[in-house]
Amino acid sequence: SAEPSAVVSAADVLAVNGADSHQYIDFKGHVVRNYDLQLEDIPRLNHDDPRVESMIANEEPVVLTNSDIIATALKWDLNYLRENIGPGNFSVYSSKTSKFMYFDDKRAKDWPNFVPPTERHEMKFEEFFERIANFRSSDTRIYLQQMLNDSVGKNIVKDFLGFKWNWLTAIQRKMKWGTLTSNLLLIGLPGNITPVHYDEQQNFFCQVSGYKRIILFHPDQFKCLYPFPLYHPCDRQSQVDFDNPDYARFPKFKEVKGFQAIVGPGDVLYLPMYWWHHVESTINGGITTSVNFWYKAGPTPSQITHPLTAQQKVAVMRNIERMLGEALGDHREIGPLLNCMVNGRYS
Ligand SMILES: C[C@@H](CC(=O)O)C(=O)C(=O)O
Ligand SMILES: [Zn+2]
Repeated sequence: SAEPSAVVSAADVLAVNGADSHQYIDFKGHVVRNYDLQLEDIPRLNHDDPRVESMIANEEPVVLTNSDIIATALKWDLNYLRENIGPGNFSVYSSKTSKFMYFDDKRAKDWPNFVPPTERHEMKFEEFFERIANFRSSDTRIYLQQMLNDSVGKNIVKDFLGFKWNWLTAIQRKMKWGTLTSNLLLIGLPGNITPVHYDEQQNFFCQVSGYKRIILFHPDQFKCLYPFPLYHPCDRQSQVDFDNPDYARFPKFKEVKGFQAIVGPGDVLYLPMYWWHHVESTINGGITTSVNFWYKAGPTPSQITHPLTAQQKVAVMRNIERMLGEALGDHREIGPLLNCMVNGRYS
């Protein structure tokens, strides 16, 4: 993490975050939370740098600068969106804290003492606009997260069609990725956090306005990040609270090694499938708007070579948990059976 001397004044933070007990640092001019983590910088390359394609082919994260992949969206400020985004409903999450951890509400019913970390509200953009415009640090935080669909206005469609689809489609084909499944529009408050998790899709994460600090971990850090069980509503999310790590339960978190990047307007982060990421809107960067591009993985290669990659091992672990849940008929029996298999035999 950055030098303690870079700790910013509490006044800066209180102005945005209210009574907030976390320490913040100034990281390259961006005020972000101070975590006790070993983080290296993610490379930043011009989008037409010849090294970019080989990094994507090797599933290495890289920030593409001056990419103009989503140049037509750089005018998407709240007023423009309010005028053009259309009459549809938007999913807006609310949280009592700064954290917006994703959870699968279809699974919540199978976990009796599960407490949903956020609430989802459907609202018109106008209402979201008013809430953001009048937000006070004592209010419940909100985060718009909506898949772009055909209910958007014609100017947004025009902007969307203006994305650099020839570049995107060429990469999708070269990397043998699957279909583009969705584009998520994200509009958040300074200080909003999406806690660390991994996704099973390739992702071009495009920053439109404001700044986000993204902390990433290689899939081989799985043993340090202790994801919830597969059948838990927070499958793929880490159980470790970065602001208050429980080292007794999660001792290997002390060894975790990661990377970080700041993305600002026009930056595109290639976020490889299975890479863990923690995303936070900087305290001093204003409202953040992002658009992501999620692509399904390509077909499993016909020839599997050994040793397996970390990504393949995560996929194997997921298949074992999924299969055991089906075979046992009750996800609560998975832990005891795996412990019986491993304790004193493989550990
Ligand atoms: C939603 C996003 C995080 C954020 O921007 O808050 C993310 O996790 C992703 O694009 O995979
Ligand atoms: Zn994600």
